[in-house]
Amino acid sequence: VKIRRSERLIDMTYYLLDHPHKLISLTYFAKRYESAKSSISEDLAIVKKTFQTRGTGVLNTIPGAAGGVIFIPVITEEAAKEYITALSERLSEQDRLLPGGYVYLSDLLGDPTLLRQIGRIIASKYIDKEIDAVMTVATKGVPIAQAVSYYLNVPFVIVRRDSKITEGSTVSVNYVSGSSERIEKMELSKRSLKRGSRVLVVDDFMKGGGTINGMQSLIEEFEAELVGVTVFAEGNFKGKRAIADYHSLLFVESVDTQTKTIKVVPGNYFDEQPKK
Ligand SMILES: O=P(O)(O)OC[C@H]1C[C@H](OP(=O)(O)OP(=O)(O)O)[C@H](O)[C@@H]1O
Repeated sequence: VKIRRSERLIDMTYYLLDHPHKLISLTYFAKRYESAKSSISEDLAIVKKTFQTRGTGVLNTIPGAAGGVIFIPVITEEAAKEYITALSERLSEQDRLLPGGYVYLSDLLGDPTLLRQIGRIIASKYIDKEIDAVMTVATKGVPIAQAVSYYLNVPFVIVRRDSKITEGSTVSVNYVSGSSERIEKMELSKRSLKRGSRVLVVDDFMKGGGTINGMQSLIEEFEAELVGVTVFAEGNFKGKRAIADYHSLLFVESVDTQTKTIKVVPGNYFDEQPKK
């Protein structure tokens, strides 16, 4: 029985959303819906246009016999700005301030809707950068790395601060953590990263930048390439950070230990050049 266009469009859209960054041939869809390629092309033109108008993402068409379509989930700049502004207001609540200028984020990092949005917003900045892997450090960076890796459709690797037999042989580096100038170690399983991999580093929070710096050193040890750094939130660190360019979605502009309140504003995500 011939499948009607309305049904094809619904199922096709679901399939595309569920397979981001995957090349899907017209033949595949023609077989799936027992329809002519010309009908499928018309269907895809409708989906492409609607995705564009609604800001769902980009549907790239690859011409030729080995061609097809690839769905790239991107969020528009204004939608991202709107979301991050709302989030900065939500974060400027009382009682998120922790000793040492850290901020309690775990409730946000456990919120699946927020993680999907954050993953999409961060991934949107790197869709043309050919990322091979997303890197973060255990523990709170992991949900962010997983969300970003989903939208970029690349693996994520977890750097650890402790040695575990289950990681096999590892590469480790020492780094200076936080303003207390403490020397810490972080390591990554040798199997995790191939030489020459292009790596995107993400984390939940950046204060002194020592942790990010440690991951930069690890990437060098693997002879891989650091493509970018994005943190969910950055603290207002007075000292000099030892790291290169980075993006932050949120910036903890000020903390008031008396009233235990914090002022959170959008980070430099929208600035053209990442903040030095
Ligand atoms: O910029 P820095 O001064 O290096 O601090 C940022 C670190 C500290 C904190 O991790 P922890 O809360 O210590 O560890 P976990 O993520 O395992 O909770 C945060 O997740 C970043 O990784």
